[in-house]
Amino acid sequence: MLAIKVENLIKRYGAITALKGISFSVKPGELFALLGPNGAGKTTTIRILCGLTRPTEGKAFFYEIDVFKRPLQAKKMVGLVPQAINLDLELTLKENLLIHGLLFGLSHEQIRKRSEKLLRFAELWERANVKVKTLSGGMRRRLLIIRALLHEPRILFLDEPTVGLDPHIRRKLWGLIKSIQQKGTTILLTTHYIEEAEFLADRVAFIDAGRLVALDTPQALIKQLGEYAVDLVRGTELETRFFPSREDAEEFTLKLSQKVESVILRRVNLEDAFVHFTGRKV
Ligand SMILES: Nc1ncnc2c1ncn2[C@@H]1O[C@H](COP(=O)(O)OP(=O)(O)OP(=O)(O)O)[C@@H](O)[C@H]1O
Repeated sequence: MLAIKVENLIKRYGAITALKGISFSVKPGELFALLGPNGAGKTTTIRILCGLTRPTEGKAFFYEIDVFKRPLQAKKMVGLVPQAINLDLELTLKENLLIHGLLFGLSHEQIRKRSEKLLRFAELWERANVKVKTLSGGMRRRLLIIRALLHEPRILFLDEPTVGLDPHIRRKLWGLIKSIQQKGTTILLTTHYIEEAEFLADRVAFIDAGRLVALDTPQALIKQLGEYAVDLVRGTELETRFFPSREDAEEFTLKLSQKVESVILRRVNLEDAFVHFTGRKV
C-alpha cells in the first residue's frame, strides 16, 4: 500500500497553470522531496494535498483513502508545517500546542502528555512556558514541526522547512526531520536547497514550471550523468562535461588545449542533475 498516490494533478489560477499534470507516489516511511525553483508549483502541490485548495483536475490518495472525496478523514492523517511561521507569538509554547490539540479534538490529558514528549524531543522543554516571541528562528521552526506532529499524523508535509536559517541551524533541523522519519512517519518535503534534498531524501522529484521532469533516488539521478565532472572556464563561459569514471575525466583534461583558463575535476552532484533535467539552476 502506498502512503501517498497523486495522479495527474492540474491546478489553474485563471490564466496561470501552476500544475500541469503531476503524478507521483510515496511509500510508507519514505522521505520524498519535491525540489524546484520559486514558482515551480511545490507549495500548490502541498496545499492541494492538505485540503487548503481544490485541484482543477486529478486524484490523490493517502493509504488508499480518496483525499478529495473524503477530505475530513484525509486531513486527520496529515500534519502540515507551512512555509510561514504561523505560531501565536504572544502565547507560550505549551499554549500554542494546546490550541492545536483542541482543534484536532484531543483531550487535555493527551495534549499534556504529547506536548511534553514532543517538546523534549525537539529540545524545547526548558522553554515550554515562555512566550514564542522570545524564541530564535530555529526554535520557532522546531516548534512549528512538533505542533504538526501533536495529533500523530501518519504523513507529514514540510513546506521549505529550513528557508532563511543559517547552515548550522539548518543541519540541526535536518537531524530532527530524520529522526521523525525514523519513528515511522512518511514525509513529503519541498525545498529549493539542493543539499537539503541530497542529504534528507530517499527519493527526489525535480519540479519545474508545474511539471515533474525527473524522479528517482539522488544517487540514481546523479548516475544518469556519470561519476565525475570537469568544469571548464573559457573567457566568461563555463562548460561542464560528465564522465563515467575518474580515469576518463583525467584523460579528457590531459588532452585539453591551452585556451582553457581553468579546469576543475570533481564528483557529479545533484545540482548537475537538476540543471541537466530542467535546463536551469534551482
Ligand atoms: N492563489 C494564487 N493565485 C494565483 N496564482 C497563484 C496562487 N498561488 C500560486 N500561484 C502561482 O502558481 C505558481 C506556482 O506557485 P507555488 O507557490 O506553488 O510555487 P513554489 O514552487 O512553491 O514556489 P516558492 O518556492 O516560491 O514557494 C506560481 O506561478 C504562482 O505565482
